[in-house]
Amino acid sequence: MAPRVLISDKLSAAAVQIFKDRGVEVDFQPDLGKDKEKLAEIIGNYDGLAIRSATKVTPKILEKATRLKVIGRAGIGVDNVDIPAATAKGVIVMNTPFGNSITTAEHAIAMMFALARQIPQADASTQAGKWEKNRFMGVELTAKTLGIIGCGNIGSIVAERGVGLKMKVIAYDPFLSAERALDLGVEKVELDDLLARADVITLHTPLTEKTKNVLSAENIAKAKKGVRIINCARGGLVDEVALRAALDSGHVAGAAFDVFSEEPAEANPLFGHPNVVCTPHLGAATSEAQENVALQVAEQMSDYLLSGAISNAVNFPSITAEEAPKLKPFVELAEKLGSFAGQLTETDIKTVRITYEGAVADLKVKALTSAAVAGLLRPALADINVVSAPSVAKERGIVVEETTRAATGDFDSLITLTVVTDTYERSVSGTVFADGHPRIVSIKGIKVDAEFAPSMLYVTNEDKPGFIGRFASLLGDAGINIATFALGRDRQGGDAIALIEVDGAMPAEVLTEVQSLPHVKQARPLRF
Ligand SMILES: NC(=O)C1=CN([C@@H]2O[C@H](COP(=O)(O)OP(=O)(O)OC[C@H]3O[C@@H](n4cnc5c(N)ncnc54)[C@H](O)[C@@H]3O)[C@@H](O)[C@H]2O)C=CC1
Ligand SMILES: O=C(O)C(=O)COP(=O)(O)O
Repeated sequence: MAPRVLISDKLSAAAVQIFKDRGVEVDFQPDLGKDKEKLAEIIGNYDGLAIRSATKVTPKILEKATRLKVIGRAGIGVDNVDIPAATAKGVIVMNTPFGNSITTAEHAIAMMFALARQIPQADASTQAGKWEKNRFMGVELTAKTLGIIGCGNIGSIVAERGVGLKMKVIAYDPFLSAERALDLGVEKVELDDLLARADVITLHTPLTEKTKNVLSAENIAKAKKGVRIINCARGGLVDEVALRAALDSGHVAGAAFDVFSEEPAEANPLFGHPNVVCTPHLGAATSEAQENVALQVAEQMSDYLLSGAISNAVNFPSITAEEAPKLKPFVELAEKLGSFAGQLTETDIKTVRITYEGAVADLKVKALTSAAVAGLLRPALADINVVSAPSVAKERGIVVEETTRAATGDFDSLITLTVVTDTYERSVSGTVFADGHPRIVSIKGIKVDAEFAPSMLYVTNEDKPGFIGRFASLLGDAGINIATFALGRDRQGGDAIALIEVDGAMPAEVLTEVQSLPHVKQARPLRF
């Protein structure tokens, strides 16, 4: 069945076409994002949800999203998506980190000129027939100091434009390297320094717990008198009430806002002030940017839904279209090794140790570790998946250790998963043969060679003559067909294990009989 995607915001029609071309069913409902109830009602029918900023993906929506695998943000900011809730639900959240950055930077520059020359106010006055040539005295930007808070993709483009305008550009960004600052022609400063020196401040950080209210009443008070403030990043970065007071007192000379703490902004403390310029979240609104982000998000979502390739996910490592098919059999192996250990583990797991040896160590092992942990915990949590597994493990206090190393033994690639509980440590190793099928090659250090099958039996026994015969006749008498039989032992007469594939399920009473055969220590059914 073709995957189904819902577009609940105003994405360019280019996205619809891409989905159709890729064989993904698409439902284009550009105004749905505003209607939470309706969205909650129908979200259960879709594998993908493509959005902009109008759709809020809350835990309530996610609760109803029983089929959802991916949320694609045609744009940059993902603060309208509850990422921890999406992750816990196993839903990939991806964005398009560059498609609208030039456009947004240009909007910030346009806002800077609008403020410096009061263009919107002068336009309204001129068109009202007033010809107020003396009212609109502006300021020249050349040689003024532009203070950038957040010098990432968009902030850097603004910085380059600022340098081009012959401004002195300073930036506050804890993650900006000295080399990058030098490349951009920007002076890296601390926030207080920026506040004290900037004639124009422009914000370009995401909205996070750390950046929320970065321009608080206190910080606005520290800013240079006559400063102009631009926010084309996110509402919530600036205390709008404090800014209004600072505009009223004349401490701040002007403010240009594209984003507001509540959107759509029908009322806002900044509205109505003569030195304020506002636009309705238009930062990304050019045909070029909208085409870019729509195409990209549709491609990325289709790739994921159709081939498992992951790009620009904010809650999972990237997997290229080239890597995805190489990774696939190892994902299956890791998940099955996890499942094997999970089905045999009764007590609380403290640590999971996963070692990748040989060629597999060069793949995206993070994804494999997630798959192993998902398999391990699935016996207890049916709807866990590779996306949610790391956060679920963390929540449960399970330590996940990952090691990669060169091949040491007989296999090109080997994955070993060790589960540590309060009372024991159990390891299982597996590989993928040339046929692409995963196999178990060792259990607790004992060599075996078995494929994973839908219905299996795991038996540990003392290595004594007669076990195989008695076991085979017991199953034969019960009408259970043995499909494959893999044996291993640590030494002659020592500990032995058997992995048996049977046709159909293993009835409980037969299992009890197996358990009571002489020399049998443990018999457990396994399903893969
Ligand atoms: N108005 C609009 O339509 C648009 C708004 N945006 C907003 O712009 C934001 C920035 O976008 P990009 O530049 O692409 O993101 P980015 O991730 O490339 O850059 C963000 C920068 O902020 C810095 N940062 C993080 N925490 C900080 C802190 N506490 N103090 C100072 N700097 C901090 C980071 O180090 C990074 O360099 C987006 O998150 C989005 O909210 C993006 C596109 C359109
Ligand atoms: O990309 C972003 O972060 C934006 O804020 C753009 O928002 P929009 O897609 O125009 O609703």
